[in-house]
Order: sequence, then C-alpha cells, then structure tokens
Amino acid sequence: RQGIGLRKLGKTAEEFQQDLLSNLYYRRGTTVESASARDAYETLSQTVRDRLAERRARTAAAHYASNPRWVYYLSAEYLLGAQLEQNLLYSGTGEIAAEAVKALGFSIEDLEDLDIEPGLGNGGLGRLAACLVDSMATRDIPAVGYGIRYDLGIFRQIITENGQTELPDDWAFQGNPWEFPAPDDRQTVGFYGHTEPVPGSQTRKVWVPGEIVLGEPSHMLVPGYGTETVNIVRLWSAKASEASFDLSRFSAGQYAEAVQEAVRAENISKVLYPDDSTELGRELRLKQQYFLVSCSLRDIIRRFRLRNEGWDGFAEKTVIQLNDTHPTIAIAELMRLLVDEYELEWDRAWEITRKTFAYTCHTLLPEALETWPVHLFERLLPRHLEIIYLINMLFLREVEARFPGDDDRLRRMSIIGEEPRMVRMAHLAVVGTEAVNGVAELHSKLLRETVLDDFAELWPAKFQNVTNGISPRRFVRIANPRLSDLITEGLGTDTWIRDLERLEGLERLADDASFRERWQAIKRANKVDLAAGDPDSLTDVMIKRFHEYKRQQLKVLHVITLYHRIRQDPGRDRVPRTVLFAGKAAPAYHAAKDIIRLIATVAATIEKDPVVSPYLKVVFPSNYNVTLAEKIIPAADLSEQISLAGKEASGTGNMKLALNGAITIGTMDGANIEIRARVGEENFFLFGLDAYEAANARINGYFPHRYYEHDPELRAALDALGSGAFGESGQRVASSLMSWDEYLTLADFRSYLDCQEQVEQAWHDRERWTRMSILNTAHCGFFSSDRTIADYAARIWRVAPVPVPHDD
Ligand SMILES: CCc1ccc([C@H](C)CC(=O)N[C@@H]2O[C@H](CO)[C@@H](O)[C@H](O)[C@H]2O)cc1
Repeated sequence: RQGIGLRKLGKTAEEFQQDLLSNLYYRRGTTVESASARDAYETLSQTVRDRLAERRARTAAAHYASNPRWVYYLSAEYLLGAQLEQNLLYSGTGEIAAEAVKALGFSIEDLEDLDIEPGLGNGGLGRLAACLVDSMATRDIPAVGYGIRYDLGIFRQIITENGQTELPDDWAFQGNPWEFPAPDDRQTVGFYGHTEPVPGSQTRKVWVPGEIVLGEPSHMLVPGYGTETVNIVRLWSAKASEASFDLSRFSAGQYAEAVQEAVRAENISKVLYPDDSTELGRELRLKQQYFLVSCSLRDIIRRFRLRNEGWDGFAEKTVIQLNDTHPTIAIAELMRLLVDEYELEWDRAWEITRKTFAYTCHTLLPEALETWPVHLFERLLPRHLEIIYLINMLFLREVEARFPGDDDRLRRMSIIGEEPRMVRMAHLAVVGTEAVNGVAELHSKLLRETVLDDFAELWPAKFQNVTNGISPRRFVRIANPRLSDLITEGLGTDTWIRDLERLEGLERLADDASFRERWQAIKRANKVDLAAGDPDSLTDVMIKRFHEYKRQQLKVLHVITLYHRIRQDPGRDRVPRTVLFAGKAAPAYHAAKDIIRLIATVAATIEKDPVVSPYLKVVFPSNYNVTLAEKIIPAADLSEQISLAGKEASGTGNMKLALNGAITIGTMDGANIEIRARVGEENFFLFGLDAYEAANARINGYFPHRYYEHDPELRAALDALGSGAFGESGQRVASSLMSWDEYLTLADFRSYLDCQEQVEQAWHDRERWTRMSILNTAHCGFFSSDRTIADYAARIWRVAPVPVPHDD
C-alpha cells in the first residue's frame, strides 16, 4: 500500500473555497444558489474536518511507526461541547472559512448557531474527560478516549415558574458531521447465560451468554492545539445482531415481538443516565458499563496485537485510566479475556491486569460510590462474578497476612459487602489498579483518611493526587476572545494558550491603570453580550449541577435576606446585583428540583417588586450546558463555590471562572483551597467551616434550629419560606433546613452573609476589584488541563509524547 500519495488540501483562501464548493456540490448535492444554512453548516464542517483528518492520517502513521505506550481513557461520559468553532481554531482555518461562507451568503456566527453539542455527560466528570483528551492531543500523548454514543444525551431542561421539566435530547437527529462511523471494527458483547468448566483447568471457564449484541464504533477527532497530533474519541453504539430479528414471528404478523430482541439490544446505548451523584442500581446501567468495557478492551487488544506479539508487552504498551467506578468491570473483563480466551495462567493475567489499570475517584459522597447487588451480577455477568470472587479471595488472603486475625478489617475491605450482598466497585477498582488518585489535594487526603483509609494503610504508595484542570482553549481563547486578545497584547505573545503559567506575566499589569480600564471594559462588553441584567451590576454567578451539598439553597437564603434588607431600608445606597443561577437537577432528585422551583418563584417575586428590582435581579437561563457556560463565564464578576467543605471533590467551574477574571467566594473545599493558595487570600473571599470543623459539627451534635433562633435575618428568611410566600417548594426547603440540614447550610449562613459584605465593599473600589480580578487570572495558570495531563503522564501513566511530523 506504499506510495499512494494523497493530494494535499490547500491552505489558501481560494483552495479552501474550492474545497467548500466541491463539498457543497458533490457531498451535499446542492448548489450555491439553493444552499440552506444547514447545507452551509454541514459543508463547512466537512471541509474543516477534512483538514483535521489529514493531520489524523499523519498522526496514525507516526503512532504506528513508533509503536508507543498508549493511554486509553475509559469514561461513561464525555461533554465535548460544540465542535465547529473549536475545529476552526485548531485547524487554523477561521479566517479563510469566514471568507468562504460569506460567498455563500452566510456568516460563521450563523453557522456556529447550528452547531450541535453532544451532551454525552452530566457535569464535572464528563467535561473533565473532554478537557483531558484535548490536552492529551495538545501534549502529543498517543491516546484514545472510549465512551458510549448515547442516542439521547443529557435531557434538555425547560425552566418555568413551576421549576424544571425534562425533554429528550436527540442531539444527532439531523446527523453529526463530526463523526466517522467505523462498522468494520464492530465488536460482539455477551450478557446473561451460564458458565461451564474447562476440563483440566482450575481457573479457566467457558461462558455461554444468553444474549448477544453488537457494538458499533464511530469516532470523533480530537485535535491538539498548536501541534499536529489529532487523537480520537471512539464511541460505541449498540446494534442488534442480525440473528435477533425474528422473521418467523414477523411473517406470523407479530411485528412487535419480531423486533423485540433488536429493540432490547439497541436500548443499551439509547440514553445517558441523568444522575450525577446517586447510584440507582439499574440493570440497564450495568449493561451500559459492561458494553462500554467489553467493546473497548477488545478494540485495545486488537490494536495491541497489530504491532506486538504475545502478552509480555501488553502492560508496557498499555495504560487504561478508569474515569470513576463506572468502567471498573474492565478489571474482571480483562482477566476473563486473558484467562478464558487467551489461556494465560491466572497469576500472569493478574500481574498484567493490575499493572495496566489506574483509577480516578471523583466523589466523596457515599451514595455516589457504586455497589451492585450480587444477584444482579450472578444473572447478568455470571463469569465476571466468579472472577471477582477469586480476585477477592486472593486479596483478602493478602490482608489477612498483613493484619492477622482482624476480621472486621476483612469485612470492611472485602470487594463483596455482606447484608445485603453487594459488589463494591470502588474496592475492586483499588484492588485491581496500579494507582488511585483523587482530583484535588483535600479530596485525595480525605480519600486516604476516610472512604479508602484501610486501603491507604495497606498500599500507601498507590494513592496519589492529580488536581483537575480545564482546557484554556475552550474556556478562555474560544469563550472569551476579547480577554484573550488583551492578554496576548499584554504579554506580547499568545504562547500562554499552550503554556498557561505564562499568565503570571499579567501580575505587573494589575498595577497599570489603563490596562485595568481595558480589563473592566471587556468584562462589561461580555456582560452586555450575555444580556442577563444591568451590565454595571455585580454579576454573581452560580453555575453547576443542583445538589444540596453544593448549597444553592444557601445562595437563595442570601438573596431573600438582600430582598428583606432592601425592602426594610429602600433608601440606602446598595450594590446593584444580578444573581445568575444555571444548572440541571437529576429528574428523580426532588429536593434539588424544589430548590430550582424556589429560585424561579423568588426571581419572579423580585422582578415585580418596584422597591427591590432596581437593586436586585435573579436570572435562571435554562438548559445549562457547555455552550451556555462559554457565554456566562466571561461575564461573571463573582464565582459562587459555596459547597459544604469536604463534599466537592474538586470543582472545575471554579477554575474556569477564576481564569476569566471572576473572584471566588467560597469555602475551604476541593480545588477552592488551591485556587486561594495561588491567587492569595487577599484575592479570595473565604467563609465557613473547613472540612474537619464540618465533620466534627455533625459528630458533636448539630441543631440547625439553634441558628434559626439566634440569627434574626436567618429566621426572617426561613419564616418567609415557611410562610409559603415563595410557594410549597420553599416550605419544603425550609423544613428540611430546620429539621436536619444535612449540609450545615444554617451553620455557615452568618459567615457567608458577612463575607458577602466584604464582596460589596471590594466592589465599591473598582480599581481594587479589577486588580483582584487580573491577579486571579494571572495566578491560575496551574489549573490548565495541560498541567493535569503532564502530572498523569509523569506520575501515573509514565508515557512520553510522540511528535507528529508536519506535512511538508
Ligand atoms: C452513579 C451515579 C454517578 C454519576 C456520576 C458521578 C460523578 C463522579 C459525579 C461528578 O461529576 N463528580 C464531579 O467530578 C468533577 C471532576 O473531577 C469534580 O470536579 C467535581 O467536584 C465532582 O463533583 C457520580 C455518581
């Protein structure tokens, strides 16, 4: 196949124009005269995609030639965001494309509004996966992201005065120009059935599945920024095997039954589970997880065997990162493949498996740690349960040897929990991996001290921290072009986009009044674009999934107190404030949906209050997603990171907001602590109990009612809620706060209100505020996902970049 030269795609505007026209005519089958906006969008996307595909070809060749150590990122979620603007930037075709589409009578902006956002994730975990694959490519790390191509992504959210309603998100109903279906690489996945012994073998078994489905991959390109590398994310969708269509039933007129099997099969990748913190233990969810894992491991082995003989090199050439416990069944699946299908000895297979996997934990919430009923495993994955039992037996032997006679420790650490008998996926993840990491220093410390303390005592070296990061391309360069241009001008270079710590150079400009003025003007212009409220008001932003530990309810208590204060003393000079909430609640999470409904009621009440509305406005744009985040973040002045300390593993919105010059009001939780350490305590509004004080408060007995009794403003706010003035949802929120208050909202109320006073004082001094804003950006370069990837590459993956040659 050597020597077949590919015609290079031109770099000039004319050549781009020609390619666009030929795609319009020959691939879209229409003409300039009759081209619709959709035609133009599809054609432009294909023309840009071709240029990335060319780089992809060179990347694949370079990777094949160097036979490197590969990183495989297994994640049940990817929030990749809209693709067109990113790919225009990464292919360097922004300008020539704008020219070319103008000739078709469209503006790039028109076409970007048609761009789709594959909402294949819930929140933090899914977006982090997207930022990390972006940085792997930008750092020339040979890598593949594996995921599920859900037909229906995260639900579309409608906000009315009645709160949140959910609509299905058929994100690709008009097709997705950014993906490449690869049916040749489809895989076969089994479920249910039984196992049979293999004569003469202690460990090997034959698994006879009761149901077979096909996994069909399609991949999306993941270009690196400022480099030639283009990696891929490979997404699996479930397809029925031919055999599943029951022709006899069909010809007997039983149409529904005839396709029943097929529907069952395709249901596996039908919809994303919209929960981001409570495991519901649904069978279909475990089927999704095994489907992802089985397809991906077979694909990984196929790729390995393309370049390597035998198995000795497998763990040398392969590292598989498990994005939380969701893909953890991969550990048992690799053992099954190595022992049952490739007939390796158990110990050798285990040695390879343990060295191949690494696990990232993204939560501390006990209810978010997945456990599966043994009886479900028995039925759905009988062979895997046998393998997990054997892994557990050998593991407990090791614990017994180390802590002889400590039965309670054995019970605590066992992968199999008793009463009820559950498979503890986090325990399997720790036992079957080489490295376990949390996503911020406090989180990793609390993992070692609480949730996984027994394991940290047994294997201290296995536990690491890798603080999260965000892609500066999407969340600064693309989201905030005005600020990016000012930064580039101020630093005299745009190399900060690939080397974010260079933002330190902005520190000296914080003292430059004209620079500050331009910085302020850009923030104001971004606020005008967002059109959420008065651009001269303090734009106070809380954007994240709704969860009681994140404490949107505390923000509501603050808003109601401001409302009371303004009504009690209308004349007093106040800081006009626009409070912006955005985020989704899991559909079954009623307490969170009550808070959403309460916010809608409070917003409406204030809106129609002539005394208060000149000073206070609450807005709640619906359907928060990556694209909306890119609009809100550049316009934010104040970043609300007010979770109960010890509950937010890291947070990544906090990083995006700080890098765009928003100042954080927050607790000593997750990455807030590292942000404060880097920007300086004088440039951060800190309040509340820290993680240990919060834990002790609960242990020593916490009586929320006492705070109600001793704080008149708090009592007034809770009484207003309790009175029904803000609807039943408000009454329910008040009673849960007054009775149990799981996340110590009332305990932190006064400290929070006092801190908000400091915010208003700082806001009054605009030069001081702007200095603080510039210094937040200047000192947050550390929170680039490029640095996060460099940490994983050096301390966990032990991989080296593979440069991809230019197309000279
Ligand atoms: C089983 C249901 C379920 C689904 C998703 C999850 C995710 C782990 C939740 C999640 O998104 N966690 C967030 O991960 C971010 C990236 O590391 C962190 O920045 C956030 O603090 C953490 O809440 C837990 C449980």
